[in-house]
Amino acid sequence: MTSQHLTEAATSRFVRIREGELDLQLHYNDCGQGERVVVMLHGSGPGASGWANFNRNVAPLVDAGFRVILLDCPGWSKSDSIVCEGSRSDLNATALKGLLDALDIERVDIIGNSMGGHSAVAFALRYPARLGKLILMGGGTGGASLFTPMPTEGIKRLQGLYRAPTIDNLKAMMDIFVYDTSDLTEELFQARLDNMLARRDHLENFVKSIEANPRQFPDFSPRLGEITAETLVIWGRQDRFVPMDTGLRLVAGLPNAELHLFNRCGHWAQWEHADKFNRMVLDFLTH
Ligand SMILES: O=C(O)CCC(=O)/C=C/C=C(\O)C(=O)O
Repeated sequence: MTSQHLTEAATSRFVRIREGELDLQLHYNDCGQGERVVVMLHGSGPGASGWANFNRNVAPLVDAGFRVILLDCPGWSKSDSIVCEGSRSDLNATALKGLLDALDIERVDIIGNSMGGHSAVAFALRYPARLGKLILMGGGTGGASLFTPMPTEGIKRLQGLYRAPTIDNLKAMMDIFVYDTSDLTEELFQARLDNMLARRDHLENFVKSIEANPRQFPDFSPRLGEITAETLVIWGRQDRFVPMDTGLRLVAGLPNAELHLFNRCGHWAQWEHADKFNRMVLDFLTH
């Protein structure tokens, strides 16, 4: 498959996983046929999915010969819904392990966005032999910020949107999601709203989850030194969801990490600065 044939519908797949306490149907997109596999893990916003988060980033990797798998985490998009009362980072890591076993894939590189970054770090700690390189963007660990009161304004708007999924609340969240809002079209808002409203069970279960455990994403700082994978940390300087000093904490703790900070960039570096992001990712993965 070349990138010409990369549509959501053409790459959409389902799999049943039974892994640990999980017995779930998961949805994923399977793109390209390379031997080397890159998994992309999306963030936790309402209506997020692998395809919604990474649609600007798949084609360059497929054209470079990678197989790219976009996992919809449990509780998002077309995957089964779930109430998570413990660590969602670990739950997603377990789901990814189940997916890789079902697809008979031994080792992957992971690109994680926000919650996807937290989940990638959980995967690195639990299944180190299954991981090649790690790219963490706007996420990687929960925990407090030195400079920004928690929850951040972005997370407050995100949770408000889960509780009241209206177009006005969606726009209020997206308004501080990116640095430059001029690229946010009515079409994008509508697609995101449709995704959200298609699965009210996901919205309700997310609210039940944070009520049962407000700290869905644990602080992995004390364990970062255990991760030997080469890691590229990418952050937006104006990230109003997960503040950039979280990125500094990651590079302070991860022994093989480097950091790139995009200026004029919010929480979605892979989308706002897609061309440069894609070049950096390819360079990092191939050298
Ligand atoms: O609470 C956290 O630390 C993670 C927040 C998060 O994952 C937000 C992500 C939002 C998106 O990437 C999205 O909605 O697309």
